[in-house]
Amino acid sequence: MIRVAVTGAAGRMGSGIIRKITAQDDMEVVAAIEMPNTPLAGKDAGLQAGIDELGVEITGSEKLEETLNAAKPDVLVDFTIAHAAVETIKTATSCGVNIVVGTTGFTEEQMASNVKNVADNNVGAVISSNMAIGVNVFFNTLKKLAPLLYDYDIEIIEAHHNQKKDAPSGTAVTAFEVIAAELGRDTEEVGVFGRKGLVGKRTPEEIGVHAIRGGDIVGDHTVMFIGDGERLEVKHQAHTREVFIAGVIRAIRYVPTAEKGVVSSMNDVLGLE
Ligand SMILES: NC(=O)C1=CN([C@@H]2O[C@H](COP(=O)(O)OP(=O)(O)OC[C@H]3O[C@@H](n4cnc5c(N)ncnc54)[C@H](OP(=O)(O)O)[C@@H]3O)[C@@H](O)[C@H]2O)C=CC1
Ligand SMILES: O=C(O)C1=N[C@H](C(=O)O)C[C@H](O)C1
Repeated sequence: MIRVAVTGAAGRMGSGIIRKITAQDDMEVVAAIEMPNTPLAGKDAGLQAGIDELGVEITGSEKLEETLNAAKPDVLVDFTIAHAAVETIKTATSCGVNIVVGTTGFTEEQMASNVKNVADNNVGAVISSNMAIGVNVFFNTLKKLAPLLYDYDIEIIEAHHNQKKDAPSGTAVTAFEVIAAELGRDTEEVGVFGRKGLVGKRTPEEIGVHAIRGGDIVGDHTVMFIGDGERLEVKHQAHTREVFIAGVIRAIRYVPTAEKGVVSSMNDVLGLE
């Protein structure tokens, strides 16, 4: 059995992940962690997720190290918020626990700290802005299209539900980074995150990134390659969070056997490319 700890256990993703793990034969939830000093402390993680009692009490993340040492998970899964995830990754890796992280919104410095903690503690890790199979095929498609349409204007548009805290989405940022890397463009120079006012003519090199928020949109991402007289749009739409959760389950199975000390991608997990 793969023993799994889940941080953000009461969140949209965390609770769905707990439900899905519980339905698998080869893994079990052994710890469920929420906000520091959470009022949910002591509540059963299964009941909180809307399923049968699991016999696993929710704990606050102020007790993360103690919880991990007692529960001895093989893998910690984190879907929370960037600043909290950085601390969680530091603690989990120092306890020798492999990690699967879907949290988005990391700064470059925060991601560098995550990578260093994985390397210093020699654990397995999967960190990905989007765990859906379709989105990882979408990233690979962008890699192939960008060099073919290098002189088209490129704009990225994402749309998400009105509860999302970070913008642009992690997936839009990954799409931007993938395209910029393929075209040899410096991300610091070519990213235009929204436009307002007298911004001047569009430069050929810039890549626009735009965020829409509303209602219950699960997650839409469109990349537009716009030429004179035509445009090509590549679009992924998630209809349900189950597509992300299915990827998380595959990452949980993969990470105990992943190369230690490096961050693996969903391409590694899914055997894509
Ligand atoms: N990679 C992927 O495929 C996907 C990534 N995501 C990303 O996952 C993250 C979470 O999304 P979502 O589930 O919708 O968000 P939610 O807000 O529903 O869930 C986050 C949960 O984490 C809790 N939390 C906050 N801080 C801590 C902490 N220090 N320790 C433990 N728990 C904490 C929150 O508590 P409280 O509500 O009290 O603040 C909340 O219950 C986002 O960054 C999102 O972009 C989402 C979907 C797919
Ligand atoms: O917050 C979300 O909901 C999602 N976040 C991820 C992101 O920021 O890219 C992935 C997915 O689009 C849903």
